[in-house]
Amino acid sequence: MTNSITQNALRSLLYEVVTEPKPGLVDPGSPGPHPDMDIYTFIDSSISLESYFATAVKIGQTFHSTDLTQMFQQLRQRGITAEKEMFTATHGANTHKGAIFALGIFVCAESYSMTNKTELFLTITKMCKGLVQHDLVQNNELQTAGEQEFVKYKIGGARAQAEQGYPIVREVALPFLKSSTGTVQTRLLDTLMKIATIVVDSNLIKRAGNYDVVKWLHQEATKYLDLGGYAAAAGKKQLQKLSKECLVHNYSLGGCADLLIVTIFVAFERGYI
Ligand SMILES: CC(C)(COP(=O)(O)OP(=O)(O)OC[C@H]1O[C@@H](n2cnc3c(N)ncnc32)[C@H](O[C@H]2O[C@H](COP(=O)(O)OP(=O)(O)OP(=O)(O)O)[C@@H](O)[C@H]2O)[C@@H]1O)[C@@H](O)C(=O)NCCC(=O)NCCS
Ligand SMILES: Nc1ncnc2[nH]cnc12
Repeated sequence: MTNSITQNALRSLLYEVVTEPKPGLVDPGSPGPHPDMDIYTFIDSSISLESYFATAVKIGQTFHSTDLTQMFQQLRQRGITAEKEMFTATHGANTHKGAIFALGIFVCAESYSMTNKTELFLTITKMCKGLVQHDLVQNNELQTAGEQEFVKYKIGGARAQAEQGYPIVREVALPFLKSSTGTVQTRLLDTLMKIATIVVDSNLIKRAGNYDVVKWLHQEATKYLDLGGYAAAAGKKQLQKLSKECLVHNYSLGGCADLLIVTIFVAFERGYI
């Protein structure tokens, strides 16, 4: 029987990818700026990660040392294998590399917190303490987008969010989703765009080849919410315009998608949706 935390992790991946219409992202209606993927790639990718999330739950349940960075190291070893399992399932498409990292941390931390009666986000900060220093400051091989952007723009990307305990989720996205109303589709689209008003998405910066795109996204996403979000005709129109612009410029909001995924996960765990 699959553990309920594992089930909620898989549900959050599927709820995110089926939500449409999402700018710069894959959904049932369009692969967006991702010619190497479609909705079926994401379903295959999600299913391939079930075993990884089950292991993340087990690591959280059975970890007894005081230094939680060691729990993250255990998770990371299994996460590296999960990346390979994902790439096998997707025939080489990078669907969930960032989600393997972020959602894996949330699943492991949730399992540990439930076992030890600790606070979820505080647990995450203890797991990820020193991550930017370890991965980026002390690292000389600038291979990935995140590593290159750290040097070029002094941003920590996904690692910085994790080390800070995901303030975008804790302080903004989760309270927003909790208080949102309407259909699940509307609530999730508006939460995605709420995230897009503040995130520094390293995936978007990689696609754009500059940092200025971040301000553009923040402004466009703010405009969408000011126009009433997906429940309003004007909001829908703004979203269509944003989708078209992402397609024309090959902009991906992969980081926003991953933050939505972990927000949905915590919302499932707390009964907000
Ligand atoms: C820490 C890692 C995520 C390392 O990844 P990297 O060094 O690349 O660091 P970042 O660029 O900072 O982040 C990588 C992915 O994380 C998502 N992301 C981006 N910004 C944020 C943010 N501010 N907060 C949270 N998450 C963020 C995003 O992932 C999504 O986009 C990817 C799809 O991108 P796409 O451009 O379509 O596909 P590509 O193939 O990459 O390029 P194209 O050729 O198509 O243009 C997809 O991954 C989404 O999830 C960023 O891309 C972590 O992976 C890590 O530590 N890796 C080392 C090995 C390891 O330890 N793995 C196990 C970790 S448990
Ligand atoms: N729907 C999506 N499209 C593209 N990249 C993603 N990463 C996570 N979810 C995604």
